[in-house]
Amino acid sequence: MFGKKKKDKLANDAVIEARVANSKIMVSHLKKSYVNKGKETVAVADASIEILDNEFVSIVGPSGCGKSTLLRILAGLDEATEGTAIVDDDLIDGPGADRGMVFQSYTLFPWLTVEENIHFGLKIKKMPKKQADEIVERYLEIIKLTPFRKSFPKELSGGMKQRVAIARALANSPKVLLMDEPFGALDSQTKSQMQLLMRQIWQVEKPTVVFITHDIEEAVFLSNRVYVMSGRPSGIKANIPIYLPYRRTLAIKETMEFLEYRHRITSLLHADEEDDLLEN
Ligand SMILES: Nc1ncnc2c1ncn2[C@@H]1O[C@H](COP(=O)(O)OP(=O)(O)OP(=O)(O)O)[C@@H](O)[C@H]1O
Repeated sequence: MFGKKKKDKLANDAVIEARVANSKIMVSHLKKSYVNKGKETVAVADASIEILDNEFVSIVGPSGCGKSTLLRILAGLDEATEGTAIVDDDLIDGPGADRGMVFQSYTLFPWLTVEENIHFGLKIKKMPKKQADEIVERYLEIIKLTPFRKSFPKELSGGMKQRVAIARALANSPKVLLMDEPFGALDSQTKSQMQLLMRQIWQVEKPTVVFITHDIEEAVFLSNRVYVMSGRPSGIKANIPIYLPYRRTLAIKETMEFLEYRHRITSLLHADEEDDLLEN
């Protein structure tokens, strides 16, 4: 393990490197291990990623390779064992309003209506009411839930709840949006609609997004770039830019280019699963 002085120097170097590279997010040689009853579990062995402003980047990988762990560290909900994670030139040292989160499980406040949920963060920030109302109005339109503004979460479908969760996160103008399998619990048709909506939101609002998913098709459809993580020892196995048209409709999923990307990423993941089987 590093001493404090060495750790501070590494952190300082990493901030300078992120600044020079002009990256929004820079994760360098991140390791995370958990120790329970003396037994160490390495959740992430060595991962480095770099994400530019306005990029939509997905992270895919075999189950248990540490995708959620990496995202939790970016959210400041967990601490790296080694290495550094930087957002906008700042070392991450806890949760912050600069990072919006959307999880797979629905995390709306059940006692607040749709519009109150979206309004919540703006109220905390003490934004003037008129300005906050305009933002809420705009996001209600973007997520197409204006008619449901007075509804409570329990009156909404899963897809609607996730639309509110996305609006609530984006209304705060976070520097980055961190999404952990946000559409994982939805049926396939709702999921496709959510993917289309998410891509449209990105085309207009251009948030910097880190998106965790098991679904390779979803990753290719949404992203500018896909990181593929490896199984044990877990780290980044491939960094694949997606050169598909900027404006995407669901029909793109049937094109040859799309299928080639899907096949390439699937092959990378399957190679990992085969290695695992041979080892066990
Ligand atoms: N709090 C914890 N204590 C001990 N081990 C943990 C903890 N959190 C995660 N792990 C372990 O770290 C590894 C990575 O977990 P993580 O949830 O990040 O993987 P993942 O790639 O997101 O998995 P999945 O795709 O199945 O959701 C797993 O082996 C998991 O059991």
